[in-house]
Amino acid sequence: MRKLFYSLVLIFFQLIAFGQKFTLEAVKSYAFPTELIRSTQGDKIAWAMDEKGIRNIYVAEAPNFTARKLTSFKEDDGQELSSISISDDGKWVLFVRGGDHGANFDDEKAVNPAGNTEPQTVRVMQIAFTGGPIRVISEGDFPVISPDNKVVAYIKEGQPWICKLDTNENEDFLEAPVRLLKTRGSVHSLTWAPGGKKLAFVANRGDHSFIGYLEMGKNAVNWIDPAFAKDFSPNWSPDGSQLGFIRTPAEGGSADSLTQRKRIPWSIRKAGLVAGEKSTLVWEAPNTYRGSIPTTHGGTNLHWARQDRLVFTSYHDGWPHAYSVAPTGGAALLLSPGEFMVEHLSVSADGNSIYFDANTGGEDTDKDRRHICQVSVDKADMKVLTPGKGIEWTAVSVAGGYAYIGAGAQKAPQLMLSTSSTARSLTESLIPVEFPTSALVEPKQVIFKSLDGLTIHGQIFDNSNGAQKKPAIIFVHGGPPRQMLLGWHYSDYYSNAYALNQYLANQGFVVLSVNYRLGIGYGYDFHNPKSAGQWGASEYLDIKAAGEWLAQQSYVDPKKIALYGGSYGGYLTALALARDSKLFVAGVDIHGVHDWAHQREIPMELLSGPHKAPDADWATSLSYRSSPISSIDTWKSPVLFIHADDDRNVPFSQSIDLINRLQKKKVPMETMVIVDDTHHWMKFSNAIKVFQATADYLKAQLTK
Ligand SMILES: CSCC[C@H](NC=O)C(=O)N[C@@H](C)C(=O)O
Repeated sequence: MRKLFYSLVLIFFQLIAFGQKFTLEAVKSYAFPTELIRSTQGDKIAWAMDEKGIRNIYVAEAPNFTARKLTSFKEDDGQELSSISISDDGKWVLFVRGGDHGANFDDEKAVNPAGNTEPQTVRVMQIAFTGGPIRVISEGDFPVISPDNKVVAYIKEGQPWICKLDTNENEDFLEAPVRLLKTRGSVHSLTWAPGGKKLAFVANRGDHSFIGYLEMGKNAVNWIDPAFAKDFSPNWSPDGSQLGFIRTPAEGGSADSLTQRKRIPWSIRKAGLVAGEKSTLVWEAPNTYRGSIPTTHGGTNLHWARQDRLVFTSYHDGWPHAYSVAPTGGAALLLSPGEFMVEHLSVSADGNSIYFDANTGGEDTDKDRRHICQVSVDKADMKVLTPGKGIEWTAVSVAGGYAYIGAGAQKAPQLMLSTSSTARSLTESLIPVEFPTSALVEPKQVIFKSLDGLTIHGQIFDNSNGAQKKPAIIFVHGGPPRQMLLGWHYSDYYSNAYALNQYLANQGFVVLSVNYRLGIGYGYDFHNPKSAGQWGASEYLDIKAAGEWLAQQSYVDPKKIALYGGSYGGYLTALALARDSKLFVAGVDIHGVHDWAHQREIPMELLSGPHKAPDADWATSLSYRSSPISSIDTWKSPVLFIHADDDRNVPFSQSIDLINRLQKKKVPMETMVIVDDTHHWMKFSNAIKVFQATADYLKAQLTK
């Protein structure tokens, strides 16, 4: 009977799978976990889940860690969830709802893609870990709960505020929030000292920044060794007696070359709390290009993990690696030796080890994956915890093991828990039945040479046996410091792209996702190439090489190669159509950069006048020639432009300007405007609209 039952169940699900239509909605229907955090003790975890645009917080707790939906938001209204934290006593969960925290500017401003007559603001919210009503504490962002569980500090209008979390026994009402401080500049990086009586912060004053701390109940700021510098990343020592921080030079002095690479020296320092005390050097990065402050995820990732060890990330050996150093100084211990990058890093609850994800492991293809690793803070005993053909990221230590987000080529991103070396999914039940897991192709790693000989990695999506010639589409990621992987991606923006690439492959196209230079995962020199971006667009060589490589493949019709990309990928799509319309027969440019002069990358004062950079004229010329607008005379191929007009990464005007220029040239084009959404398609239905239009346009152009 049992066998009969299971075979009937199997037939049922096979019928579903067979009957499933592989639509864009279906392949985009996965529930996407982000913002995974643990309680201080590691007995509780919380995360955000985006289910077709409906974002909620989920929690789980030891010993079973059964996932439980904590909030009950019901609309696809574009309001992201961020800054999730759990009070040390496990009673409260704090979070922020709203904004677009991946933006380059106005990231704390409300977003309103739903077109509400009254936009929702960016607000700090509170809910009991056990569930219940949500208390909206205030408009604000970046909340941090005090270790004594009494108050939450947060930022509002660039200043620190504080609010009680709970009523005391002899009070009836919660007190209103109060501003802790009014100081010049804008405050960020609020950090409670152990014990909850002191709060450190960074006061950003433009060309310099200071670290200060407030003692609760006192009304004067204590500044930590103020210098002509940019000080940031305050980290309390576990005993609360000292502050560790990062120092880089303040901005100013004679203008450097605009087009040449720059060294940005940095050091780790520490200071006691005696008024006027000078800080002392803990560790200084080598004054080399690779020794410049790291720009990969989390930057220096400074943590005072244990009283006797600080951990941090540095790029100085050519790869972003984890290091540790004694607070008394001395040599830094390399914790993750090897030719790979350490990306997302967290400290274990006991402070004795760190977890991180890295593109390393036993497989040849690991360079294009991420796996969870663990290493002691004082010994280079690194272990790869999740080897294999999956993709895993953002691990946190929990009671009896660790939690992380795991995915594969087909397996949609899920919250995973590994205890006693067995891993299980906490969110598999949230994957809708229409999600076409078994119909997804396994992208294949391809490696080819660029036009100047540089080695380039890519992923080929192809659901055929290669017997016939098919039209091909190149996907160009944005960033540009990004790396596409051999499976679902840790960024929602690139999991969107992965879903679209799977859909295009299912529609019968060969899709090549190309990891061009300027990207991460392949070392410092690949990430910081010469003459790239607005200073020569050398990365375009890799896009053209990808097109020419595809054209030589037996399974590709060389007359039917198109491309698409978003943001920086939109920029390179436009550059390809402008410069090589013979190779690229069509394209979709999603919120791309088209005129570097209007991307607000270089202060105007460096281009002329007394502060003019030594190579300003050369830079201006190079920047123009690296912009698609300079090559529109040779732009012949049809293009679809898509842009949202509340874009806070690439101004909407970048598309207006190029569209107007191309219309004068009568270049065949279609356009799509998304009102009041941002660079990150905060509203799910807008993402579906954009990706369906992209797929339909490419299909129309490649099958006519
Ligand atoms: C330097 S041009 C801006 C491109 C943009 N980068 C940051 O805003 C971009 O590509 N954004 C997304 C797609 C990304 O960061 O990956």
